[in-house]
Amino acid sequence: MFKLISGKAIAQKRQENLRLEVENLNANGVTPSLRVVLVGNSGPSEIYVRNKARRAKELGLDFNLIRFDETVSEKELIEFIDSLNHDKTVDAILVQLPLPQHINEEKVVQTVSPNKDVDGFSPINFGYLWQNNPNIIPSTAGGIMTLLEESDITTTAKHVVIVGRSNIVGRPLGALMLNSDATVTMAHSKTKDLKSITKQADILISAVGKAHFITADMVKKGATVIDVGMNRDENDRLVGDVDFDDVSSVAGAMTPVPGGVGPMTILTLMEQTIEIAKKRV
Ligand SMILES: Nc1nc2c(c(=O)[nH]1)N[C@@H](CN(C=O)c1ccc(C(=O)N[C@@H](CCC(=O)O)C(=O)O)cc1)CN2
Repeated sequence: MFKLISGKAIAQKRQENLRLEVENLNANGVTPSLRVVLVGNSGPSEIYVRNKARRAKELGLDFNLIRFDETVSEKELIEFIDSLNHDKTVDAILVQLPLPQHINEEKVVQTVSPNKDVDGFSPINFGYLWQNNPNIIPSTAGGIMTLLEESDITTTAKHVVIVGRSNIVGRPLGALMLNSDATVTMAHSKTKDLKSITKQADILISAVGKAHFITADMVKKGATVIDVGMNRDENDRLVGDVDFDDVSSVAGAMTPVPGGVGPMTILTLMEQTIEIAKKRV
């Protein structure tokens, strides 16, 4: 039987528990605080940041969006992030990606203090994750693990195929899956005969950024398919990487876009902000 995995519903359910955790922290004089740094005004980033702000406000977090013009220098941005690192009222810092071309993303990400790096992108937190000793983990990857857990889809001994090797999704998800006893294959743009690999997946995850990229002939019957893509199709509709109508005829379970991985990314970000703030109690 086919199962639609609703990230929206799972995030909603878990949010209630988070609200109680925030109340508990408030009773101890702590309000978790999150600072999001946004450079420029790209349409998608504006939407993602707005969604983050809405969730944070619903939970009663101390949320602040700090905007910089597209032309900000790398030096100015780094100095500002460093000031947040030293600000005792700030628990968590997130720099919305991507950044404009003239700014070295790696340098900026490395500036965020590992203790406040709510995205889990700093080399220290990445290292902990790959040593199977995770501290703060990247939100999309963490959100996917929660989605599977909440849907009673186990990973032990499963063949997980991840298409896409970005630092934001593919690589950290590879580590999390390995840490949870899956057999992991990482596929990417240079992979040969992708279809023969994706067809072996018990759990197939696509984080490629191309509409209609995964079709039914690439999926094993009954497989779980997780769609991380956020693309616009020819009619300017928001779609994932997976051709939903086609693939739902063979998959056992699937996430939709919108309403799948996206809301879980935001929920995980809130969960981790709260976890960091707990260290102040
Ligand atoms: N610093 C970071 N930058 C980026 C990350 C990240 O984890 N940290 N990930 C992506 C974008 N992303 C998070 O910021 C993100 C993507 C999608 C959604 C979301 O809510 N999607 C909705 C649909 C939204 C829409 O209408 O377009 C859904 O899927 O239902 C939230 C966050 C890149 N940058």
